[in-house]
Amino acid sequence: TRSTRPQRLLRAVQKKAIKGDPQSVISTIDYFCRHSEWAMNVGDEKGAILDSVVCEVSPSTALELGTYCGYSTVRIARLLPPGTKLITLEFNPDYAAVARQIIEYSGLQDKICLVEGASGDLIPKMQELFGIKTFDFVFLDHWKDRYLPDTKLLEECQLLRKGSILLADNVICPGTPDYLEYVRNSPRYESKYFKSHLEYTKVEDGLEKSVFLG
Ligand SMILES: CCCNc1ncnc2c1ncn2[C@@H]1O[C@H](/C=C/CNC(=O)c2cc(-c3ccc(F)cc3)cc(O)c2O)[C@H](C)[C@H]1O
Ligand SMILES: [Mg+2]
Repeated sequence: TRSTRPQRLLRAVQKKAIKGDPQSVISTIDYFCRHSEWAMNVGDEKGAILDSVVCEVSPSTALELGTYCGYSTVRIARLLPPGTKLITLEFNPDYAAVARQIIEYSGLQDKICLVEGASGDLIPKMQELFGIKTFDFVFLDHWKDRYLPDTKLLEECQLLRKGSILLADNVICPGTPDYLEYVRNSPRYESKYFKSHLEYTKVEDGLEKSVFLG
């Protein structure tokens, strides 16, 4: 049967990127998505905003919801200080398999823990599985109608502390209206919109950065 787009993206990385060089993996994926096949990675323009927030927060504990091919996983992990872990959740085994190979190719496997499963099942197990008390940073990039329920679940599981940062992709396109309304109107969050564009296009999109106030 015909290969999938993630498999073709992985093949491009294995063919063109420098093994052990995260930046070359990132650039190869961006080139592939611009010139061969569009894919729903956060991309280079929004990726630069992601980078700046990760550097500013310099998290000791970080969570990503929705690994997909691992593009943002590599982007985040390459900026983490030694000894810190990025936990990334992916419930589709085929995407998880591609992401594992892209993460391995980048050489960042020691900073990343990819867990196969649904966020709704795994978030309540973060303490028992990883000894995580709270997350300093959460990147939301999975199904858009799951951003709000998973944010409420993170609150209920006491996985957010005063100052925890949530960064959400696609708040305009495809859009996450219920999530935006919540973080922008809840007294428990201080929210800020970073205007940008849908990856590899001129369509407006952006990232919403929300600080949990406790
Ligand atoms: C119940 C499960 C929830 N828990 C879950 N737990 C674990 N993993 C989960 C969960 N829910 C989903 N996932 C995984 O995360 C990934 C899903 C990612 C979804 N991303 C988009 O839909 C999107 C679309 C566009 C877009 C824009 C314009 C267009 F024209 C077309 C597309 C752009 C973008 O930047 C986008 O991120 C992956 C495919 C999927 O298996
Ligand atoms: Mg996205």
